[in-house]
Amino acid sequence: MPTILDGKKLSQTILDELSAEVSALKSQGIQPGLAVILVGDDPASKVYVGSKQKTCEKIGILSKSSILPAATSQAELLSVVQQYNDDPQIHGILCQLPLPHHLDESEVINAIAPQKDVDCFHPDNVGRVLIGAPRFLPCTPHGVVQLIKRTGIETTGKHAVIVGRSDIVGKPLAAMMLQKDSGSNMGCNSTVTICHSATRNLEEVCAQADILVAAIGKPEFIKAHMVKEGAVVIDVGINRIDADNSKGYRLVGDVAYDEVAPKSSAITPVPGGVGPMTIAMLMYNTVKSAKLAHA
Ligand SMILES: Nc1nc(=O)c2c([nH]1)NC[C@@H]1CN(c3ccc(C(=O)N[C@@H](CCC(=O)O)C(=O)O)cc3)C=[N+]21
Repeated sequence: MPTILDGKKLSQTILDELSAEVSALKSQGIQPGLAVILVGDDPASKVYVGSKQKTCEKIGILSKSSILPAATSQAELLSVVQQYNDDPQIHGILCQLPLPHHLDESEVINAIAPQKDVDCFHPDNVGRVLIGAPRFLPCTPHGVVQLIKRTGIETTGKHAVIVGRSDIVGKPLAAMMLQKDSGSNMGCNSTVTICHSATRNLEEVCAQADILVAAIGKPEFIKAHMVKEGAVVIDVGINRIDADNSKGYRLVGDVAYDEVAPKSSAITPVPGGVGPMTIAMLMYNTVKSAKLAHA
């Protein structure tokens, strides 16, 4: 049976490390602070924002939040961003995506001070990741690489196939896995292929992966025949499927877990895999930002 890459457990280890670091910073009079902005009332977004605030509280990070109505104008949203840019107690600003359709996401991302862009979505920070000179690492890709590396999985020379070309997961993860491994930069020194909706022979390409990452947002898209025997399988997908339970839904990943797990050497569960790692790496960036601000 495969190694289960337990993101819930590893994220807790990382949060414990950060908690100690926050205590040490506080004794120097520095408290890291995170501002979360949520526009509208998407139920899943509310859950994520709530769990980010709870995690801040647990490890001693100051958290501020702005919960804005769905009808908020672009100018109002930009002024909230500006207020946090100017707030010396705040080291990280996260504007929960997606935004309601009348709002311009890229203008909002561009308005966040790059020094406070703990999502690593600002073009300055994205470019830095691409050239191997990161300020921050993007939270979900960083979580994926932490899970792989801290489990002792070798990445050098391995063929990583990433399914999905999003700006927040597929593209930056490809840059990180491609990067030369310098010991602490989260580079993986892998050979990287990115697949997407126009890829020919996608199933055959996936089946060549030593490390297969699914980040497409399609429930159980990756089936057993698309996975090489012994591959490492990372499932970034978190899809809500209607279900006959008290919540009215259940979570499934982009991987058909039950049929893929027996073929894999290691696999992430959903929930309890990449999701909790994303939040831990957001906290990591917030602490890092506070340290940079006071360096
Ligand atoms: N500016 C911005 N930054 C983000 O980082 C961001 C965002 N917008 N928009 C939405 C996505 C999604 N995301 C998740 C984080 C944690 C879990 C997580 O912890 N999931 C739990 C389950 C949670 C549940 O029960 O729904 C798990 O996988 O075990 C999921 C999803 C961050 N995102």
